[in-house]
Amino acid sequence: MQQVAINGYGTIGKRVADAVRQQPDMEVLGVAKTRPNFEAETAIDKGFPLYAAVEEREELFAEAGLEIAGPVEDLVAEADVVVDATPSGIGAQNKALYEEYDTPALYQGGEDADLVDVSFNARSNFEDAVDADHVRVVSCNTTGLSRVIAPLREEYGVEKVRATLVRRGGDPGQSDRGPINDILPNPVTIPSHHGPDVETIFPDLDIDTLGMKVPATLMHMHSLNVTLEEDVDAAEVRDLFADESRLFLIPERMNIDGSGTLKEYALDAGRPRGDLWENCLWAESISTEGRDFYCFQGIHQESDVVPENVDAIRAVTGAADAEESIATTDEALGIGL
Ligand SMILES: NC(=O)C1=CN([C@@H]2O[C@H](COP(=O)(O)OP(=O)(O)OC[C@H]3O[C@@H](n4cnc5c(N)ncnc54)[C@H](OP(=O)(O)O)[C@@H]3O)[C@@H](O)[C@H]2O)C=CC1
Ligand SMILES: O=C(OP(=O)(O)O)[C@H](O)COP(=O)(O)O
Repeated sequence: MQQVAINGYGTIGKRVADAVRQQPDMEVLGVAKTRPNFEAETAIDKGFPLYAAVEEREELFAEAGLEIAGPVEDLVAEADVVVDATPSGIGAQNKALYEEYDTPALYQGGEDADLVDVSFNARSNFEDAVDADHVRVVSCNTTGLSRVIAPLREEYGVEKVRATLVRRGGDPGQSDRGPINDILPNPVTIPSHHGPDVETIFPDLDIDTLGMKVPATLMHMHSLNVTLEEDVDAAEVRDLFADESRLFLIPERMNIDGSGTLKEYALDAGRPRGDLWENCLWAESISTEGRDFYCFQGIHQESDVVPENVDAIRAVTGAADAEESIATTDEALGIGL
């Protein structure tokens, strides 16, 4: 059993903790937070040992009636691997801690690529992360793009990717984010940071990305155009994607017209927190024109990186190869709508 520490128990960290607990070959050793709040209370309720991320604030937990198992240093020292899911930039500050205890660490997409040995997407470059000490699970958007590009590259070859990303303004709990009533070119410079980020997974890829932010919280939406190296029929691409467990092709018959109905479907299907771990591609949007492929896909920013973190744990610990790990993760979580 791999003993996994989760440092940073917010949107991503709490989901990774639940997903790790569901795996047959790993356990949550504990989770670390800086302060007591509703997430600290639910961590305790779920039976996750709670560690203090900042020593001087440890007494705040006691004042709130929450038992602390120890300082984060103890957690990192005992873990086989640590998943850092702290806010952007904090992971970089924590790197020295993980090095001090010689504990392999996973970081999230908010960290810079040059912090780590390898940027990771399970479907695309699992092997690069085997036995690495510092691995970054790329952002929700980069994960979503990589999952589509990998099979297209393997099957047809990719000449050029052009993607427009309509990004949600903030997560549902982020009341301080926006815009409230606007459509922002964001980042206004082109390409957006997503293209270079996808190139950390596929170094030789030609990709341009444009980003926007809109007053929505549920999901991102991608409009994709990929120029392939050969003429392709749309039905063939649909068949290719149907074999990819982390691509959900939304059937026309379901009458799912956007992020709202997708989330409603996830909740009806009994998904925890209404999470959609898969890219959600509208099957009718999958079109081709000669060598050009087009589609729309919804990306659930809070959850698509969760199975990727689980696979990255197996990669850095050398516990399984890509195919075995992805299959185990998918089965344990119930991935494949
Ligand atoms: N949300 C998203 O859509 C996605 C986020 N990411 C990336 O994942 C990472 C985490 O993002 P997200 O989960 O959204 O962030 P959140 O703010 O939701 O969660 C991070 C948590 O870390 C805790 N924290 C803050 N400082 C420390 C510290 N020094 N040590 C330990 N814990 C700390 C905070 O809780 P507290 O202070 O209460 O302990 C906070 O709840 C970022 O790199 C982000 O870019 C990637 C894909 C999608
Ligand atoms: O990594 C993400 O988005 P991004 O790839 O658009 O930067 C996550 O959805 C977090 O995005 P944020 O940087 O808008 O918080």
